[in-house]
Amino acid sequence: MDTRYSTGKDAFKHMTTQELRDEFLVDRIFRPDEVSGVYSHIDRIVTMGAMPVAGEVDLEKNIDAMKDFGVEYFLQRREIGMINIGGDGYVIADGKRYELVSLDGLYLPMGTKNVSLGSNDAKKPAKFYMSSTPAHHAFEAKHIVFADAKHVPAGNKAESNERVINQYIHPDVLDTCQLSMGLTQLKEGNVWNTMPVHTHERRMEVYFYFDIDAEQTLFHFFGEPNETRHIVVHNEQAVINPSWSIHSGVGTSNYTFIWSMCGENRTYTDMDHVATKDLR
Ligand SMILES: O=C(O)C(=O)C[C@H](O)C(=O)CO
Ligand SMILES: [Zn+2]
Repeated sequence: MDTRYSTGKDAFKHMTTQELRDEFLVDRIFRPDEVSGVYSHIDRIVTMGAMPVAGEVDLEKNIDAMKDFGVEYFLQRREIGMINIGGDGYVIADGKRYELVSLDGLYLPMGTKNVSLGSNDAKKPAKFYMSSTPAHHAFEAKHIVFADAKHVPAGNKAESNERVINQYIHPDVLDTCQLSMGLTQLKEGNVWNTMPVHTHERRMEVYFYFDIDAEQTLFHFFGEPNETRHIVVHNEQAVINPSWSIHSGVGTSNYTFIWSMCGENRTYTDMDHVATKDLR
């Protein structure tokens, strides 16, 4: 398990580009027949990716539950959400099979013991992007098909940020202990997300960017609103954002991203908005 121990506001201001990347960038998320994992000490969110090709992969393939988490099995005291951004696939959780076509999501509660993930076609493998957070209660497992997410239009063409915020793991869709998760799609010709920016000291957030062409890139802005920094992001990379940090990106073309949040509450609108004129 790749562990990130978190950085305070003051140290953040002095970090080099490489130090920022080492601490906050999550890359190599999808590798054939592997399960990747980055354990952040910011609210103890675990960012994971699985791409089954030759056969099924076990969620715990690269996890030592006792050493990494002090428990008998990974989800003994955790919940997990996932969205499949690849070809059609499936998840078997404690014997129950869920078919996840592209952009379907799945929530599995605390107490789920055995989880394996598979692709329907090795030539078009599924890619399961996953976020896991500490939990204290076993809510219902739920397969969230794309159509059942809450679709919230946002932005406009004039500000180059016309997009749809698809809320999958959200209080209006299902109950969880603390995990929230969704997928935001930018319309063609639009490049900005989450501008005007916000922070939410009550929750941290991970942004995972995909659908970025190989020739294109994205600048993700983070840090305190009056002292921003950036990370250059390529396709299928994520950025861990501390709760005191803004999180916003601009691409050299349009793209899609998955946001995952955890912390004190699940109130999506609990945000501290920052006027664009106040950014530094
Ligand atoms: O496009 C957006 O704006 C977002 O997707 C915002 C995120 O959902 C977010 O930052 C929620 O706190
Ligand atoms: Zn946010």
